[in-house]
Amino acid sequence: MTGSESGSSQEGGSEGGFIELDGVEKVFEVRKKTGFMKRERRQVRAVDSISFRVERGEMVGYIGPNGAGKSTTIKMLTGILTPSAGRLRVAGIDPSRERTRLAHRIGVVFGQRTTLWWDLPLLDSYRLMHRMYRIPDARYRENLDRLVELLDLGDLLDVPVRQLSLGQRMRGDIVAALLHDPEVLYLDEPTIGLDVISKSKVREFLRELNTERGTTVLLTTHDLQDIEQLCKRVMVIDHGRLMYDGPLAGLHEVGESERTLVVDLERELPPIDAPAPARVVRVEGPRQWLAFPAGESAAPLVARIAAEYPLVDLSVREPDIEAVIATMYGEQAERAIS
Ligand SMILES: Nc1ncnc2c1ncn2[C@@H]1O[C@H](COP(=O)(O)OP(=O)(O)OP(=O)(O)O)[C@@H](O)[C@H]1O
Repeated sequence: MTGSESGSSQEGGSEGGFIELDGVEKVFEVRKKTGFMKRERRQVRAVDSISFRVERGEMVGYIGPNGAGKSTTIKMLTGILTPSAGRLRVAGIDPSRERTRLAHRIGVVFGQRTTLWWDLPLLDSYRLMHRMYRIPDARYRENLDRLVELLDLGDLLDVPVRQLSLGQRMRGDIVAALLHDPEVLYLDEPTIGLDVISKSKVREFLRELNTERGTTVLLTTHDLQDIEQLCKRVMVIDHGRLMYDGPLAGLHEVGESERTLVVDLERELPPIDAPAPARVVRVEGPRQWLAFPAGESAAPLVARIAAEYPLVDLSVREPDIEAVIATMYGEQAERAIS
């Protein structure tokens, strides 16, 4: 880590939000080849005047489609990137000015990349972090024992990181991010590519971390179930702008999103006669897909189908976050035009 230890902020972060952004922007200058010798300069506004506050101990989802500006925000919150404009504070610290000081108070997990040493056994990576963060010996040992037990990594400590499965590696990364007892944890796609069991282990652990230790968590994900199971509050970003900040249920209403009931019948049948607004959107042999509003319970629809059709199995699929946001964005664009 680089950065200056000097110029400490006098703010403690106890007043106002624990994480505070006021009109934060990040503009990248990109040079695009437009001809044999020609290059055009272009500006990409990755984060566009974002303001929000996160209180100490909150667990907040930060979601949006690809290229929305999520990673750029997290990089600014860790101090890796400096905002082009606006004011940003984490625990009263300006991240880009005091990155090293902040590093002792935050943990970061990037789902798509590991912070562990690829060729070293897990335990050696942890030993290096022990020294890097100058964690007192007793605290290191206590945290390591607790985290390894909670995340079920006891048998894997001597295994080189490259030999771990994705789920094991992710749990290994979470331990690494928490060894120094950070007050805030940023998670960028922590469940990406994980199987159902690993996902639920990671979610259960995060819930405990937040409720029992009061760690503030900011979570970016494409998996709405991560948010549903973990976060009371969700923020949606698209094209660098904050488009929604509130409870997940409200997001469904704003986005008028739909859930899907997947029905397996005993045999191929004509499309199910479902009560509006539910409707069949796809039929493949004995399997039928019915869309219904995400804000409504599936129970009456399930009961009716079970009573009237020869049913083998059914399951409910949550709305695709990209679709929810696409609807929201479409509505915004329409409002802007009209
Ligand atoms: N270093 C950079 N230089 C130029 N443009 C960048 C840079 N980093 C990000 N961008 C651009 O900024 C925008 C936001 O990118 P960002 O990675 O923050 O999105 P994201 O929401 O994290 O997306 P994803 O879900 O795909 O990771 C994109 O248009 C991206 O191409």
